[in-house]
Amino acid sequence: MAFARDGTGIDATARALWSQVHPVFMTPPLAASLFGAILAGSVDPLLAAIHVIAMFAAVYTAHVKDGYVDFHLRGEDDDHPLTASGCQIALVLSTAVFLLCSVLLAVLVDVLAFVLVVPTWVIAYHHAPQLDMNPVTATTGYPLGISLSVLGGFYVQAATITAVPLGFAIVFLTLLSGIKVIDDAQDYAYDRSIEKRTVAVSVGPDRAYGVAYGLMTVALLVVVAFAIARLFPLTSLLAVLAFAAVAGVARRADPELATMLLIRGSYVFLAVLVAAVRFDPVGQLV
Ligand SMILES: CC(C)=CCC/C(C)=C/CC/C(C)=C/COP(=O)(O)OP(=O)(O)O
Repeated sequence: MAFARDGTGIDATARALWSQVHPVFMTPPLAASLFGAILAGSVDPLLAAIHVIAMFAAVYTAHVKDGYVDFHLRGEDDDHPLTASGCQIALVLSTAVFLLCSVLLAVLVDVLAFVLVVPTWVIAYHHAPQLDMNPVTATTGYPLGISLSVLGGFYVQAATITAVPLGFAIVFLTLLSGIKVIDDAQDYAYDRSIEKRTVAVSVGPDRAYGVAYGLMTVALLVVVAFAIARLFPLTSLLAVLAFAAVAGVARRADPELATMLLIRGSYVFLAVLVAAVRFDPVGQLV
C-alpha cells in the first residue's frame, strides 16, 4: 500500500510522513510542555520526555487529519503528499504513540495525568472537520492545546495543579487566540470563498483586528496583575514589555507580516517567562 502520492519506497514514504511535521506549529506545544515542567521546579527528564512525545504525537495527528480532510475529503487544498490510506495509517500510528505515552504517564504518575493529557488528542483529532467549522473552536483549539500542554507538563512533574501553571495556561490561551485571529485574517478572502467561518470571516477583518488585539491586551494585563500580586515572578513584566513592543509594530503591519512578527514575539515572550521563572532577576533586585 502506497503512503506517498508521488512515489513508492522508503524514501518517498519517509518524505511524505515527514511533510506533516510543521516546526512552526509543533515547537510551541513542545516548548509549552517543558515550560510546565520548569514551573514545577525539579524536572524528571523521563517524564518530561514522555509528555513532550505525547504532545508531538497530538499535533502530528492534527496535521495529518487536517491535510486528509482538506485535500482528500473537501478538495480545498491543491496538493497533499500522503495518499488517503497513508493518512489513515499515519493517524493510527500517531494515535498509538500518543496512547502509549498517556498510559505510561498514568502508570508512572497517576490517572489524573492521563485525564489531563488525553484532551489534547481529542482537540487535535477533531480540529478538522468539526472544530475548524466554528469561529470560536477554530480560534481556540490550538491555543487550548498549548495551555493543556503547560498544565500537563507541570502535572507530570508535580502531581498537582497550582495557581501559577493555571494562570499561565489562561494567559497562553488568551494571547495565542489573539494571534490565531490575525493568522486567520491572512486567508480572509479564500476562507470566505469556501465558507470557512473564521473570526475574520464572521465579523469582518476590521472587527477581527479589534478582537485579536483586545485578547492580547487582556493576556498581557493578566500577567501584569499576577506579577504585581507576586503570583508570577516580577521579571514576567519584561516579557509583557517585549511582547507589547512587537504587537505595537504588528498593529501597523498587514496580516501576513503581523502574524510573522506576533509568532516570533510569542517565542520571545515564552523565553523571557522561562528566564523569569528560573532566575527572576528583577524580583531579586526589589
Ligand atoms: C497539543 C496541542 C497543541 C493540540 C492542539 C492541536 C491542534 C488543534 C492543532 C492544529 C494544527 C493545525 C492543523 C493548524 C492549521 O489549522 P487551520 O485549519 O487554521 O489551517 P488550514 O487552513 O491549513 O487548514
